[in-house]
Amino acid sequence: MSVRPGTLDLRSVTVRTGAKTLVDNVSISVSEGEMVGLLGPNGAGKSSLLRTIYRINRPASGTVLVNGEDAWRQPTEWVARNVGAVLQDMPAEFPLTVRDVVAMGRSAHKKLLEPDTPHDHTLIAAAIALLGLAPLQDRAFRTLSGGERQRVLVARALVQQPRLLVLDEPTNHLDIHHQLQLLRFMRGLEITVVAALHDLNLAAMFCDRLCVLDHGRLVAVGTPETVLTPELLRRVYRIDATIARHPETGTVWVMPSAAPPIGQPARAAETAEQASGPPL
Ligand SMILES: Nc1ncnc2c1ncn2[C@@H]1O[C@H](COP(=O)(O)OP(=O)(O)OP(=O)(O)O)[C@@H](O)[C@H]1O
Repeated sequence: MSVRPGTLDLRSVTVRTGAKTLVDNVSISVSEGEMVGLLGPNGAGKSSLLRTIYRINRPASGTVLVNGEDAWRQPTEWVARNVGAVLQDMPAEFPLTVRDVVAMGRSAHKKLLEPDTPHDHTLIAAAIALLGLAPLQDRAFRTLSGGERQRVLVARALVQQPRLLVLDEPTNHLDIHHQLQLLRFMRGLEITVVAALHDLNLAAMFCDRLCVLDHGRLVAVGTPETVLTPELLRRVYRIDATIARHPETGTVWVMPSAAPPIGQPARAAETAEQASGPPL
């Protein structure tokens, strides 16, 4: 189910809501077939940026170019055909079967109520098989576990045959087996992927490049080796960490220190405990 991968060019993108700036003058260029991890602490602006690429949050200024076209000047169907997404707030209460939800991904390529073609059926069956959903395909979507739902939404995005896939914490709800399986799978797809990730080690293992947001600003871009430094982790995530290498893959491996960084108690409760002694 491969298509020619797309490119993504974010040029000075700023996103605001009211007086609050969620994304501040961010520029990132993603090449065809690249897998880019979007990192940053809670509230850094990752989801807001992904929602701007997928035409949900209109940028206050700047441009989102997908395959060289200004996504915000294209019809919504154009975006649906070119950009696939698994975002945080996908509705979970579809009164539909797993297969129906996956098939919805084909709607971007069809007219309203147009029946599925043999080509559609082939793509749907392939995505169901790839995501290991065959035993679940007749189940009601709303009865699935969080991780199972996540895999269905990924399958739905894939049958869209997008050239660019944006994923907001795609490994959310997945156990470690399925996290690895999904990221390996994304890596093997011949499309461009931009994924917000919280697991730094999985990001380092699977992404070509990492972009780090902090308070809406892009503070680092580069290979995992150049980005995941003790200095950046301390500054952005407020942790002390040792950087090692994965013995098998050779990719960088972040080992956070259990102790809070100097001058930064991990939790207010710990400070209180230190002051008054342990509770009886
Ligand atoms: N509609 C909104 N109105 C007001 N503030 C918002 C709105 N949407 C997002 N924000 C705020 O913007 C900031 C960035 O949010 P965003 O969801 O983009 O961060 P994130 O990096 O994806 O965080 P997380 O890792 O916690 O998912 C946060 O402070 C959030 O509270």
